Amino acid sequence: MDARAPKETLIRLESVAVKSGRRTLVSGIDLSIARGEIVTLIGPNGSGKSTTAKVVTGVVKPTSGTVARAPKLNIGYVPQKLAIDWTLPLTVARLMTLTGRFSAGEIDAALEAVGARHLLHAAVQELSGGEFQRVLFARAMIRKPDLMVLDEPVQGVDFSGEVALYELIRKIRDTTNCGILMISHDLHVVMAETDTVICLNGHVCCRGTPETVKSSPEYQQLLGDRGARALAFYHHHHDHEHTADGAVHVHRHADGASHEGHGHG
Ligand SMILES: Nc1ncnc2c1ncn2[C@@H]1O[C@H](COP(=O)(O)OP(=O)(O)OP(=O)(O)O)[C@@H](O)[C@H]1O
Repeated sequence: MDARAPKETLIRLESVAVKSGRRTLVSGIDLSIARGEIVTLIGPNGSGKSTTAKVVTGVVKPTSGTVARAPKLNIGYVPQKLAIDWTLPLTVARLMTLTGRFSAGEIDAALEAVGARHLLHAAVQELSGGEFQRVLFARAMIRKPDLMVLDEPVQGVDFSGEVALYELIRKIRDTTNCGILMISHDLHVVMAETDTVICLNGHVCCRGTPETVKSSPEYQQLLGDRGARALAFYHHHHDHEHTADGAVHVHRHADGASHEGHGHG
């Protein structure tokens, strides 16, 4: 395939607004996702990320504006919460077939693609947060979607697990050439794996490559503090020194506290 050829647009939202009663949940949403593109929605709580994702999946109908989908667009959705009865025993194999009939080979291949084949007979209740998310990805991938919509795909996962999951999302894109729309709070990790960031605040606040969004005044005003804190993680400001003899000298602050400055939390 010619890499310079324009990529097929999978979905395009134009001037989309969603209202509930007299309340406007989102308005003026323009966005498109092309095959092979990773688009990430960021924004504060209640800024309309899930509502926008639901318009893309078709669960929520816009009050105004248009949604154009490629013909026969097949969307795989990984929800923020899964309605599972956690008191009943459920294996991964069973979870994979709850909403569709798939062969053992198809299930194996989908789990293999997310590095979770060894979990086939594991109890869903006993999976770690990262393992559970991988299984949910496999469950969406088994239908060979053109577009995957991932609502907060790294929730309940620790930092190194987050990095691994975002790498996996990119790998899924690279191997299947699907489009991906995801919602994230973790700008610092998601940055490297995303093509386009759309920052929402009831409307599109700013958009672009991760680098342009990060430096835009709108983003800095909306999420700047949080973004800056997240970046501090990378700069890894230790408040201590390692001396040549291996000792650690902790710098005391004026308030008397010592801070590790790893940026957790
Ligand atoms: N079905 C609904 N009816 C009325 N209001 C709703 C409905 N769904 C969401 N809202 C409201 O719409 C706004 C946007 O919600 P949405 O869930 O899209 O935000 P979000 O950015 O995904 O938030 P979060 O980061 O907290 O998940 C919120 O104020 C929410 O309370």
